[in-house]
Amino acid sequence: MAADSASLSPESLSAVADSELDTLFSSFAGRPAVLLAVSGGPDSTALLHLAVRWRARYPGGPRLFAATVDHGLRPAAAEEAADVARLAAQLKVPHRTLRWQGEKPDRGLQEAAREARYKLLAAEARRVGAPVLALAHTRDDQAETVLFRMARGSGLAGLAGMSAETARSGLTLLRPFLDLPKARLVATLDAAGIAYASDPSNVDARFARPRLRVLAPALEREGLDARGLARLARRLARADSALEAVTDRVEAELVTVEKSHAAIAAAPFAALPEEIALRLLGRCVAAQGREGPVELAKLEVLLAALLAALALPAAPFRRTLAGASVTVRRGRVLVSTAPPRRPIGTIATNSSAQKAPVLGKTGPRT
Ligand SMILES: Nc1ncnc2c1ncn2[C@@H]1O[C@H](COP(=O)(O)OP(=O)(O)OP(=O)(O)O)[C@@H](O)[C@H]1O
Repeated sequence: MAADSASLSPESLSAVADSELDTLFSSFAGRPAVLLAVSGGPDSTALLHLAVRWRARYPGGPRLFAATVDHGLRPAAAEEAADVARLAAQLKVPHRTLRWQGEKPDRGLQEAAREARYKLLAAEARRVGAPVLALAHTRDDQAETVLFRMARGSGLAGLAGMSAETARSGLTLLRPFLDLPKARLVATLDAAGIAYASDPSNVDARFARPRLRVLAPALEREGLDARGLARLARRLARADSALEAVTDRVEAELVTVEKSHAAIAAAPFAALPEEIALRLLGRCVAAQGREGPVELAKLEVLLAALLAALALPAAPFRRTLAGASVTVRRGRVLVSTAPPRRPIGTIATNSSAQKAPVLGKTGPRT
């Protein structure tokens, strides 16, 4: 959230002290190399500055690299990337500017830019031999993510927000500032006399996140502040991981994966707490359907229909969802790959279903 909407408590205004660095960067320790994603905005400029300050205390610490993505969407972006390059050179951190060359869609531009940015950064991490990519999301970003997902009707996994550490296609994403207010990063840069850019898309009312950001001061006055929302995310993340662990066990007990399908023992499945049954069914549908994340609301409808059918003796049942077919046969729920829905020659689009709320291990949290 923008600095002007952040809380004005003394905690949120103080610069980050050296004594805080070990805790902040504990996830960097023991890594051979870290690529810092630096846009040139305040948060990631502070990531560069503070990571270097932390690293200076540990001669054998990870090698630091930095990269900036120029999406080619704003004329000022090239100059901002050059500013980051200059700062990185001063700090003796090898830096590269990566350019998004691909097609720029009219719709879903932010999403496409984010996807392209991640791919470019992941490739750069591989190039420099860094198994870790560090992002500068703050507590304010976490709060905004929770609000954004609430508005989209996300389930528990989505409301748990971003993780401080995520594994993604062979790369570890670290977010060392997830508990830190943005205003403290701004105060840190001001205290160190380091300039930073401000991104106009952060206030562009065409995008949902900036619109939510405008609401932040009013929500804060009602007690719905970044600290509280981030705390909620942490608590929900804890509950979500407990539920995932229980689902792991139940899956091991009730699911058999056979050549053409996954089979779930129907009677114990029907007796499960609904949330666990939902997660288990979601995992089977995602694994057999292979269409990516399963939309939570559709999964809920499927589960309700399935439980209703299981309550009746020998009721026929066949439904499809996300490329998986679900049937009931001889006391087992069978989940298999559904025959293709579209006639040959039809091009599958990246449908909105993929952007709707999804559940736990069935795909990325939204
Ligand atoms: N142009 C860029 N070049 C390098 N890193 C970037 C760039 N833009 C964003 N980042 C990195 O990603 C972090 C999050 O940025 P921001 O909040 O603007 O993106 P977002 O699209 O909202 O993020 P997310 O992809 O997690 O939703 C930044 O703190 C920074 O570390």
